Amino acid sequence: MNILEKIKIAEQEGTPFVAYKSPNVSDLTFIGQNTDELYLFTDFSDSGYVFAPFDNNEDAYILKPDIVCVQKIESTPVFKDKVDLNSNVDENTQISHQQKVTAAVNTIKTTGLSKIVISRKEDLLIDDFDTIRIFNNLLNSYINAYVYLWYHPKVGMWMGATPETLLNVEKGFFKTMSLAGTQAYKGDLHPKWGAKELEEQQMVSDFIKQNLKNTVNDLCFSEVKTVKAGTLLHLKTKVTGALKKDKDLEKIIKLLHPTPAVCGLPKEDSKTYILENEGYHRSFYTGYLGVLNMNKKTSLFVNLRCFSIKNNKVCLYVGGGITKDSNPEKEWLETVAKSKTIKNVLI
Ligand SMILES: C=C(O[C@H]1C=CC=C(C(=O)O)[C@@H]1O)C(=O)O
Repeated sequence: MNILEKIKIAEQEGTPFVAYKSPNVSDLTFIGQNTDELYLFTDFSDSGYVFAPFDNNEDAYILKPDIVCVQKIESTPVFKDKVDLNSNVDENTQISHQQKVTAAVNTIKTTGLSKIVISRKEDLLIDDFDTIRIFNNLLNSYINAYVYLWYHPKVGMWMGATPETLLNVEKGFFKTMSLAGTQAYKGDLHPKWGAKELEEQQMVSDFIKQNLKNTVNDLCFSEVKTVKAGTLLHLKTKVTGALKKDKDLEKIIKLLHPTPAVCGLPKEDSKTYILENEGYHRSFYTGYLGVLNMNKKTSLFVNLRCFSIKNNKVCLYVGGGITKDSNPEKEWLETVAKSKTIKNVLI
């Protein structure tokens, strides 16, 4: 039985599972749990598939890997840019988002905060939502992303194609990244970046340096590069290093999450600002997910470009980093462009 058939059966029977594909590999992995028990994730020496929310005061879960199978898939890139950027733009949603951006810019200018990530959610009704078809679309559209489908009958179903690694650890060495700044891809992989985007991404790199320098060895930063994520471009710095001891995994995850790519700076103040002012519940968007201590590897990603599904209702989540130089209309358009990366696989 192939993995897509396993997904269909697990969904019908209501048993928890996740299927995922790491960036630029052809292995699709399925992890299934035998019972519908909902296990809380509290112990970082545990082994399984972690699904954690943005707010670490809320419950995070771990799937027990009772069934694990891996299958090679042929991903034929079939990316089609089907959604018109100007379609489905709701005026009230735009006004409300721009007001939140303006308020965040004012807060940044008058307090010690230097960056706040402001996001929003969008509900869509999809007739006869076909899990397999949409997951296949995601797999074929975003070859260099971490593509996943996660389901637990007591929590719900989530899917996404994220460009952002939170943490990879193997044999004592780790990799993370500083990813921020967005512009539309217009055929040029070496475009000019504005000062706002360069500063916004540098803030993420500085945060990683500040937080990890005393906890790890051999902390190294690559040069900043432009990377493509669907129809978007981001700025990325690769970060590598060595753990001082195995049990530092918990410490490092807690130091990194939520990074300023999805929260802000300083971390706790921006998080408080978001929880008080964003006006909706982020849930697992901007949380993290992935395998923990399986085959001596941990591979966690930040939950971006994602959506939850309940019956035929899809709820998608998008945001962007706000600094003192943010322009509210440009920030709105950035969220519209990000929502397009999701809508393109839904239709
Ligand atoms: C918060 C999101 O993106 C983050 C990752 C890359 C670029 C970002 C930006 O340009 O603002 C965000 O920091 C999102 O996609 O919802």
